[in-house]
Amino acid sequence: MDQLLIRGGRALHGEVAIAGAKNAALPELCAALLSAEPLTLANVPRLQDVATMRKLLAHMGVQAERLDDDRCPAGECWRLDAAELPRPEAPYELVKTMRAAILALGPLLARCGRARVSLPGGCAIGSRPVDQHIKGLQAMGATIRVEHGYIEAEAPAGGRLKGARITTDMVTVTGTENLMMAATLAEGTTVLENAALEPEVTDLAELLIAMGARITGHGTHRITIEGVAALHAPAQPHRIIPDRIEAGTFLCAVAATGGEVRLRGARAGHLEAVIEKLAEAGVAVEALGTPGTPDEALQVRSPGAAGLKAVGFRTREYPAFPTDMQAQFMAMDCVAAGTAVITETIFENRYMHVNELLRLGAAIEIDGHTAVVRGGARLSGATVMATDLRASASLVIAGLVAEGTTRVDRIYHLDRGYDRMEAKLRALGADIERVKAGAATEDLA
Ligand SMILES: CC(=O)N[C@H]1[C@@H](OP(=O)(O)OP(=O)(O)OC[C@H]2O[C@@H](n3ccc(=O)[nH]c3=O)[C@H](O)[C@@H]2O)O[C@H](CO)[C@@H](O)[C@@H]1O
Ligand SMILES: C=C(OP(=O)(O)O)C(=O)O
Repeated sequence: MDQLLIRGGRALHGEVAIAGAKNAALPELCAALLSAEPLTLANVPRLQDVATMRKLLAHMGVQAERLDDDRCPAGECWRLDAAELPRPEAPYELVKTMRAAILALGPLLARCGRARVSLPGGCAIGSRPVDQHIKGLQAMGATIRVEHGYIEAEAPAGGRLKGARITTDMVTVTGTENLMMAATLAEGTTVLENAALEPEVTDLAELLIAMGARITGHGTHRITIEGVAALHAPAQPHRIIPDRIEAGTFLCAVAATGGEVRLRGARAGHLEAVIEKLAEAGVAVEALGTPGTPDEALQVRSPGAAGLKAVGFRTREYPAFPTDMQAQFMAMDCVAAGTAVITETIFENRYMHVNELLRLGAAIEIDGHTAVVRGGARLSGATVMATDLRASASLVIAGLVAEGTTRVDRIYHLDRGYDRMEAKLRALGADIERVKAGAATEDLA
């Protein structure tokens, strides 16, 4: 099992390319299931979750081919052909490593009239039920049974879902995506109320429109989808939007270590709440290039821990502060001056990194959904364990500022959502390497 070995104390300088967004790539790979014609995606990030999703699609019968495309230096270009779908099912073995496999449910049901998808179960950050996905598909006429850990779904007689008005009990990102994809091939009009506003939902809607779907209102809380009989190959490869959470993670890393870095491809428009909080902390972030184009970039400059102020926030749905940035900001707050109050409102158990940060010398108290971070900690390297994707990223940030050597164990969590983070950080001047568990290091405490 791989680990990261970090010798802290170096400022970061230079340029880093931001990859395509994991949370856009995963639903967009599933969108290939909706059409018998091929779909080409560009700027596909090289991530473990993306590999798992390709494996899942291959299991269903999708042929995937990697194309050479020098337009995506930070990613890959993939052509997905779902002409035949002999096995419209997602087995537990794949779903247990990647919850986003639930995104196959809506497209499979809409295209094949039936689907069998393993229930994802809980995960480290919370129970994460999918009841809203199921409720929405039932409103569209599907018969759904949960048996032996699987969601067994069938479209109404005739094989086509029916348009419906669906109001989800809460704003759900993959719920909105699943129902929007299912509705593209339904008979009649679907209205999704309380829809998610996340840029990844909007990017998916734009891809579906390019495939011939009739969607309006994406980017608002009411999305209207007029079902069509079939979707087609888009005229152009669809370029996946840059990963705002990878960009945000690098912003926090530079904020904590100090230095100056250009984040190529990062979109300021997707990171407003994060950039505002960084400004409050004393970090300068400047938007460069033309908004919405690949030449967009962010330039971040930070005085380092000694010049930072700890900042509090509440995690909320987009466009407010993202839960996927909570752990990384907490790591930065640990070394900044003052006290920060953080409230996590999206997931009930997303403080798994706190005990590991405490092992590095942080001062944090948890009371229910609230964490009080007393800044100004002098972190010192230790062996810590990654428990989930963003918890891993926060431990890397803490390791970059800690005195001595930090060993981050179980980084398969990190590899789910970051493309060779250690290589990118090393290119910026960090002292970080990937080692096999058990590898000897003389400077480990
Ligand atoms: C692959 C992907 O895009 N993952 C993102 C997506 O996860 P995901 O789409 O799973 O998260 P949701 O937006 O659905 O979850 C929001 C809240 O609603 C609850 N809920 C959701 C659906 C449901 O049927 N029932 C229910 O109770 C969840 O438990 C959670 O408390 O959005 C999260 C919130 O921004 C991010 O942290 C994840 O990175
Ligand atoms: C929670 C996350 O992802 P997932 O929904 O895929 O678990 C994340 O990206 O931080």
